[in-house]
Amino acid sequence: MSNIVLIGAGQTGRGYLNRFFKDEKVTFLDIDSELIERLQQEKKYNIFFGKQRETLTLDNFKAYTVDSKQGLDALAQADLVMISVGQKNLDSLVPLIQKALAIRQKGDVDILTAENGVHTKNYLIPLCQDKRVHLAEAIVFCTTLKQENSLDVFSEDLDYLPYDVVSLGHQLPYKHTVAEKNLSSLMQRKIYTYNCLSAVVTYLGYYKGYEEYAKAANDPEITMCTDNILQKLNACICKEYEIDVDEQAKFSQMAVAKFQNKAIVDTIERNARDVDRKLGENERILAPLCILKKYGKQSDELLLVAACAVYYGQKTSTLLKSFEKYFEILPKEWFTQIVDYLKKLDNQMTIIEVLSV
Ligand SMILES: NC(=O)c1ccc[n+]([C@@H]2O[C@H](COP(=O)([O-])OP(=O)(O)OC[C@H]3O[C@@H](n4cnc5c(N)ncnc54)[C@H](O)[C@@H]3O)[C@@H](O)[C@H]2O)c1
Ligand SMILES: O=P(O)(O)OC[C@@H](O)[C@@H](O)[C@H](O)[C@H](O)CO
Repeated sequence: MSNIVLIGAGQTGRGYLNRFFKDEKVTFLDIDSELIERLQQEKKYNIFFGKQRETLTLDNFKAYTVDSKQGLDALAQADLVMISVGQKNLDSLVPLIQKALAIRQKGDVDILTAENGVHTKNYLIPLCQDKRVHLAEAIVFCTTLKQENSLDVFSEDLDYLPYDVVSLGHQLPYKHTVAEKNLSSLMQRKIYTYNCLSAVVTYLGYYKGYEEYAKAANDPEITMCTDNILQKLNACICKEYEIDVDEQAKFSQMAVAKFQNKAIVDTIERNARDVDRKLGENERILAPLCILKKYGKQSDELLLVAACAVYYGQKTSTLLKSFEKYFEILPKEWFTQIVDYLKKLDNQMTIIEVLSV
């Protein structure tokens, strides 16, 4: 049995990662003391409980707050640490893990991030000063959703955990973990396809007043936008990542089907969180725009998504800088178009009207 430490006992940590380690000794560490107390008291929780898959009860864990003595000891004893706390929280974990390494009396330890983001392991690079550390990234395709006032987590029926075997330096022994030789390319393709589509549904959906994600994903104006974006973007992604056309079409279709699936009761709010991060240069809106530009294409619909993301950020006061700063890497005329769209959004024009004028 391995000692597994999962940092982040949220939707992904609890509802996704733990399924791969159900026969191992798992310790959850989280900053949320109420969540930890509840995990300690209830000692188990369920995942799935949809029609698609039988409920899985997980009771294989201990749980401690991330700054506790027990947490530090668990980290010092870990064979594998998986981290899913949100990209923006990664660097805050460096001192804690370094402290655990300082008291560690064992050999090598694998540390994997399981976050949405390109090059997320870079936030943890200082850990590699300790030669026992093998640092790599894993990709989370599975949607997991917390349930009101419960430890249970709804999950898609998907057991697939690709990880960067090259950075890690060896294969993981756990079932359904998949050694990926070109993880960076797969991660980019995932963020620029799955999460790009998610941004289309989310920010256009927010503008149209939706709260339920699947309803927005089935809205005719929004599906028209996703279709038009994919038509151009898929071709450019195939060139950029040297991917077969059919493979990319299948990949994007899986994302569309998942997002339109009404059995997955996701929210616009969950998908819209951290708009400042999502407007980043390596993220789901700007990076696809830059890939389109590189291959001589342009997408009015994706520029509108950028405008809607700003609209969301302004309405929720969650932009962390003035909006023009986000778009400095785009051609001037594209930025002008975004500004023009924003004015039209402020005038409450429909998506069709905004795009047709
Ligand atoms: N939920 C999904 O469907 C899904 C799918 C794919 C990828 N992801 C990615 O997984 C990551 C986690 O997302 P999530 O949905 O599980 O979020 P979440 O908010 O449900 O869980 C994150 C957990 O991390 C904890 N945390 C935050 N900072 C911490 C710290 N410094 N130390 C310890 N714990 C800390 C929070 O208290 C929370 O319990 C994100 O990068 C997200 O993009 C999520
Ligand atoms: O988790 P975020 O905030 O990076 O993005 C929200 C959604 O796009 C994301 O969670 C997807 O649902 C997930 O990546 C599955 O494809």
